[in-house]
Amino acid sequence: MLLCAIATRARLLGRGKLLLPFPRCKGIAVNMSSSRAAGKRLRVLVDMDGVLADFEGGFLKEYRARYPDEPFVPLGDRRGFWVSTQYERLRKDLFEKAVSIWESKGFFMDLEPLPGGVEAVKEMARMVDTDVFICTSPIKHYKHCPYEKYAWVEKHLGPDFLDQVILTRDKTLIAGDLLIDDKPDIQGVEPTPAWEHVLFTACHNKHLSVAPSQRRLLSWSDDWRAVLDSKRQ
Ligand SMILES: Cc1cn([C@H]2C[C@H](O)[C@@H](COP(=O)(O)O)O2)c(=O)[nH]c1=O
Ligand SMILES: [Mg+2]
Repeated sequence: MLLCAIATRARLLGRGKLLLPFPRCKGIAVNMSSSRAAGKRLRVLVDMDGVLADFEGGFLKEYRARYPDEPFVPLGDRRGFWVSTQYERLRKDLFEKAVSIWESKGFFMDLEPLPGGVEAVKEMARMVDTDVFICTSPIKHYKHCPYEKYAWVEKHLGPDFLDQVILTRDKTLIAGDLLIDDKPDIQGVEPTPAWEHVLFTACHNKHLSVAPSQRRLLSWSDDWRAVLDSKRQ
């Protein structure tokens, strides 16, 4: 109620900021960027590994360079989200070898952008009434990964985009209208996340049949604009 009263009396400033008109609150900006507060803004959460950054391709290239004599899984034979699990099935000790690749310095930083992803996210960010966030899970071996994820965003999307980065190991806690993500089952402590999960097609999930209610984005050449428009009020 109080917030409503404040919101009605406040003057809207630019992108979701309210400047309180009360003399004692002069100059205090309140962040009202949530779609609920702003009424009609669309909030899109975009995953990084497997959606913007080529985790699978980067992994295979590094793995083959480091372990040229070991068996490997061609991208066409990838099944299941976890690379480490599939390598472990190939031979038990390959689990650790796989993990050693993404725990290495430079792995996340050097991932190539997936075709069209960076351009799509930049375009989304320019759309009216649209907020876009990069929502990505860091590995628990935190020495390089969190830093490099920020550095990747700065390099490919620009320094202003650093404000849009959300690092979380539980995406169910993040509120948004859409989550574009290549992981088929996104679970966490929140049983009913706010977002609709749009499954981004990747080598490991392309064979899966999804529930009729679940939507797929086949690539960034697919009609992502229509998916966003379908969520606008
Ligand atoms: C395939 C695979 C991935 N990981 C890690 C690497 C990333 O930090 C996350 C995935 O993040 P996303 O936000 O869901 O894209 O998981 C891993 O630890 N083991 C694996 O096999
Ligand atoms: Mg992913």
